[in-house]
Amino acid sequence: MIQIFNTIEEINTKAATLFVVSAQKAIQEKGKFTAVLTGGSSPAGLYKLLASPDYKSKIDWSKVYIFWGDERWVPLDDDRSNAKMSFDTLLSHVPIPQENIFPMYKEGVSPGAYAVTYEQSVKDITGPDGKLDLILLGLGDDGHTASLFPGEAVLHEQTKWVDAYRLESQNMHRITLTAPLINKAEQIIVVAFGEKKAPALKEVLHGDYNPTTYPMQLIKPVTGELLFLVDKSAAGTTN
Ligand SMILES: O=C(O)[C@H](O)[C@@H](O)[C@H](O)[C@H](O)COP(=O)(O)O
Repeated sequence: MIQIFNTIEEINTKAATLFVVSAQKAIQEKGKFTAVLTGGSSPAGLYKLLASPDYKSKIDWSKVYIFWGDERWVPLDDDRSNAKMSFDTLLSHVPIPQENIFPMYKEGVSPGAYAVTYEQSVKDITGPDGKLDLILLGLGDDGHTASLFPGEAVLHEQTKWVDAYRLESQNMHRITLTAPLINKAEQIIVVAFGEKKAPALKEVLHGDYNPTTYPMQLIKPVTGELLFLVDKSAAGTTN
């Protein structure tokens, strides 16, 4: 499903409200809430809103567990780090126990080895079914999501829940949740705004099924809900 908004602020308000509702429901039903944060630049405003008093006060952060959808394999203090962005805008501003936060990077470990460790961390928290409560995703201008980039072998991964590989186009290693794990989620929210997203979003939603070129098309929750929160520019309806 897609919801089109006039402004980024409206998108962030909707996404923050859905995050709070999902957290309250999961904590009430299971005593915990497992959330996956996305990187990139789009979610920064959402994370700052969640860290504001009106929203953060509505969540029992002691029962929240945070994972990432993907990461650039760079140190946690590197400005390219998705974890750094998330801490700077959200996680350093809410009372969440550090042991409940699972950065997708570890110094002195290979990305491939850490992918195995990370998968076990997900299993330890979610249980063997790997069902995460809420996954936030962004949409790359080229149609990628998380670190599921066009033409990469990881798009065809059906067994691993977490994988790592060298993304030659960016001269760096990436570590990412795979589509099979993402699609187990209860709720998946994609936040995308700006006219640069319009060509990819149009293909993802209305084009032929071509996930090798548009990896976002791999995201089809098995039992959960997929919601695109976009602005008119991204939806191509600015007229
Ligand atoms: O590591 C990353 O870059 C992100 O996880 C990536 O998947 C992001 O969500 C998209 O590239 C959109 O990025 P923007 O929000 O910056 O457009």
